[in-house]
Amino acid sequence: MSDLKFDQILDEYVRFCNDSGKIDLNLYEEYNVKRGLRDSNGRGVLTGLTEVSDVMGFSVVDGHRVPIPGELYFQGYEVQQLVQGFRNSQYGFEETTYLLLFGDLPSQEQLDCFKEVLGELRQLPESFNRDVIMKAPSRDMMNVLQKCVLTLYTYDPDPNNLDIKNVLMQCLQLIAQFPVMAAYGYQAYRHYYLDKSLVIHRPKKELSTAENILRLLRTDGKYTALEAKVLDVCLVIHAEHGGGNNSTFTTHVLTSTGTDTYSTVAASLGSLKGPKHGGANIKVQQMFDDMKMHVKDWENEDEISEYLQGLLDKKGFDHSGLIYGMGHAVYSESDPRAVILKKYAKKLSEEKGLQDEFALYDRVERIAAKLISEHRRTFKTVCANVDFYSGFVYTMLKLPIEIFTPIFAISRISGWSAHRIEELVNKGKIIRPAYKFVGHHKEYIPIEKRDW
Ligand SMILES: CC(=O)SCCNC(=O)CCNC(=O)[C@H](O)C(C)(C)COP(=O)(O)OP(=O)(O)OC[C@H]1O[C@@H](n2cnc3c(N)ncnc32)[C@H](O)[C@@H]1OP(=O)(O)O
Ligand SMILES: O=C([O-])CC(=O)C(=O)O
Repeated sequence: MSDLKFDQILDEYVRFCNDSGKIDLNLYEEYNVKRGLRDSNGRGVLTGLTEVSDVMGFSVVDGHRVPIPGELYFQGYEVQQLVQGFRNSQYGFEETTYLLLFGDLPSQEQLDCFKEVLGELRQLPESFNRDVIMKAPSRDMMNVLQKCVLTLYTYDPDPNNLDIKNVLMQCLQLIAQFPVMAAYGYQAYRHYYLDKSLVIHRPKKELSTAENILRLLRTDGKYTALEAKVLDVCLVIHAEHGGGNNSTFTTHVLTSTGTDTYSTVAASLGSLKGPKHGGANIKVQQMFDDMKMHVKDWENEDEISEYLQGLLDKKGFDHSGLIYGMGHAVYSESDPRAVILKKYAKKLSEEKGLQDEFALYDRVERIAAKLISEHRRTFKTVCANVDFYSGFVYTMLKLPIEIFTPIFAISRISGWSAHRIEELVNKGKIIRPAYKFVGHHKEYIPIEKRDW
């Protein structure tokens, strides 16, 4: 079959898909379908209970939901207090991971022991880098992580065993090894696709997760204490976000079938990669690059508004109609993580002489919130989410864009692990929502009688 013929056939198949898969939007209302598992106010349908974290965007006053500045609690501890409490430590992420997995903050002795455990598990299996990561390098580091996670299944002598001890061990190993797999994947990409020298440093047991990321990514392996501290804060705030966010819910969905840890984590990675979820941090960076090409005067709010309105009208950038880094399913007034990141972005931009760029982000945040509310007539205010400032912070830490979403994953694997274990401990029921059939039942027609 010629390429042209093949292409025409595919076009015909696409027409069939589009025509047969089109569902009348009115039917969702008619059958009271909770589209996107949300009620008519956009609130998530209650599908589970968790003690791991609490995500609050509203409070209830006299029976009415009232928007509040967003709050986030990990095992009961408010996230801004955690970040503040970790201010003199470079191991905030390790403390957070311990907290999420085991329910409370570690004592100094428990933390020292936990750091040692992660240090022991950090090294990849013998020849894994050569045989798996270097062998088929990818342009996408989330794809690298998925591939590595699925391959680790074959290295595990007991991959399907769901005993908590076994699953915990698998989770700890993944938590310890994600930074190494992502960094080596990036180094392979840099070498094979960008024609740069291949740089492979070994992780160091005594270093924190943040320090190891910086060491493994940088050619000279060097970083400052401030850089490691800022990255550690980023890891802390991305670590967990309730059971309902798409990638953690994916963890619950897969775990509820009784499948293995590697299948579960690979699926969650696939979810997090999406541009409406963790992948938004890359999109924000690309959107700002595009904006800088189109907006000549960064102080001209009319020019910025015009560019952003173009995005909402699907005329600019990726034509999705979205302003990335804005909006959230739960938060309306503010995302506490974006508030924290904004402070770091401001501080770093002052140190690096990038105040103009920070001011542009600040303006876009304000104008975009207003435009989205007007454009979509949403019932709630729209705010910057965690992905809005993170890429700007990473860029100031000289981290490459390819590694932005993997950093989210390196952190969120802790939350996924806590939810997987919680689901297993509680022997949850298989997750199985319903879909209403709105097609037509048909009589079988023999092929010689089909006249279409
Ligand atoms: C780690 C994270 O996952 S944080 C989120 C990262 N994602 C992004 O930044 C992508 C841009 N943002 C979005 O796509 C959305 O805000 C989401 C996916 C985060 C949340 O979506 P929802 O829960 O549907 O938000 P909400 O109910 O407040 O939205 C109401 C309306 O406003 C629209 N809207 C919300 N945010 C945006 C945005 N950033 N740009 C354009 N329109 C938006 C929604 O599409 C929806 O329109 P519709 O009724 O025509 O479908
Ligand atoms: O809660 C959500 O829907 C998305 C989010 O912010 C996260 O997972 O961090």
